[in-house]
Amino acid sequence: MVLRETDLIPIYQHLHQIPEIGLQEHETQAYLLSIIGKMPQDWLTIKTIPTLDTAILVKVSGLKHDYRIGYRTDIDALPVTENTGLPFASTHPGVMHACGHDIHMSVALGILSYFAENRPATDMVFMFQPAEENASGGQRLYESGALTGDWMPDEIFAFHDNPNLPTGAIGCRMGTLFAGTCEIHAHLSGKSGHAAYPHQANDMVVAGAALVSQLQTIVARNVDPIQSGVVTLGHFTAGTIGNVIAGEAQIDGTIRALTQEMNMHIQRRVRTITEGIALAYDCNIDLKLNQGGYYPVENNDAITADFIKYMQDDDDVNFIETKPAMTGEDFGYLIHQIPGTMFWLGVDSPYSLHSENMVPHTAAIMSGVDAMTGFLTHRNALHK
Ligand SMILES: CC(=O)N[C@@H](CCC[C@H](N)C(=O)O)C(=O)O
Repeated sequence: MVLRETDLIPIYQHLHQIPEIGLQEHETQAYLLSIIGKMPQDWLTIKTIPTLDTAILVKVSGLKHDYRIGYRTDIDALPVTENTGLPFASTHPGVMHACGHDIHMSVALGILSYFAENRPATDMVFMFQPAEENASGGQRLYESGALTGDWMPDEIFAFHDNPNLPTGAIGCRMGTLFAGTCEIHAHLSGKSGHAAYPHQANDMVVAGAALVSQLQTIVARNVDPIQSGVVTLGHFTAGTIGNVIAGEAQIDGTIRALTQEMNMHIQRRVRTITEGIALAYDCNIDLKLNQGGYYPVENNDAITADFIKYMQDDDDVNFIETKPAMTGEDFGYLIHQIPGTMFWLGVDSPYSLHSENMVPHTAAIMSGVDAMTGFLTHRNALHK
């Protein structure tokens, strides 16, 4: 049975209720397998990966086997406590599909169910990929070796939901769609002591505050204003109580840049400034910069031109040309290995991605399924 709105909305609601952090998506995987298992299996092959044990790959054997089209969805959620008040809110305390990967999975199931009933002209590989948010799932999937041989796509597609676009709209652009990211983790160690004797201690609140301030000069002073970059430090903890000088601090953040060169440039400045602060404040700073394959998502020219033309020509699609975004995606790793296109699907929410209030409009699910079923059929036909 091809999954349509009356099937996909309850599936979406169930997935929304069982969000799991990256690499722990066991309940999600079991549920996805139960849905995929009910599709006709005549030309489907399902594969799991021992070294990435929450992932699922599904190959759709087409009428011909000399070309393979890849379609990827991410399946993980975020450590966010849901505050939507939805009747189908998260049942997993402190975890929420606040980035809409439940929408991504529902659309992927809808598309897969279509091709399970309607044999495509060429082979297809559907990837249900863990750990987009925090643990380099795209890179792990590629490096697991599971995509080698007749599982390796020749081209690849994925989307991310977008609260700023009208429900069901498809957004895309030539070139870079998403920034490359790099996580910053800095642990500062000095000497704790009594608040009344600062000269006998080495205060990590002060050193940490200086580090935060100095890192914030990078974009203002070291990034070509014609280009762009972001340094956000979203986490800073230090100390325990007001009258004890803190001997430890932890600062975590993220770098964003639209080119890998700029990302590397900002990483170098973070390193140099951190070394300077350690020297100036006579402390130890253990700095870890972790890019983890979150490269800029650079859309392939030929495939993306075809994607945009198809969507513009389809009267049922509201196509919007979008600007590059500073959000990151581990699809950046996959698209560096396999040419393809990433795009946005509008879900029109007043709350941003990662907000505890984010509620995507579920009408977007069928818009995504229909647009991509049509487009993938078109791409298949180019290779028959
Ligand atoms: C779509 C989205 O929100 N993706 C995440 C990717 C995070 C990458 C990495 N963990 C980092 O924080 O740099 C995003 O925050 O953009």
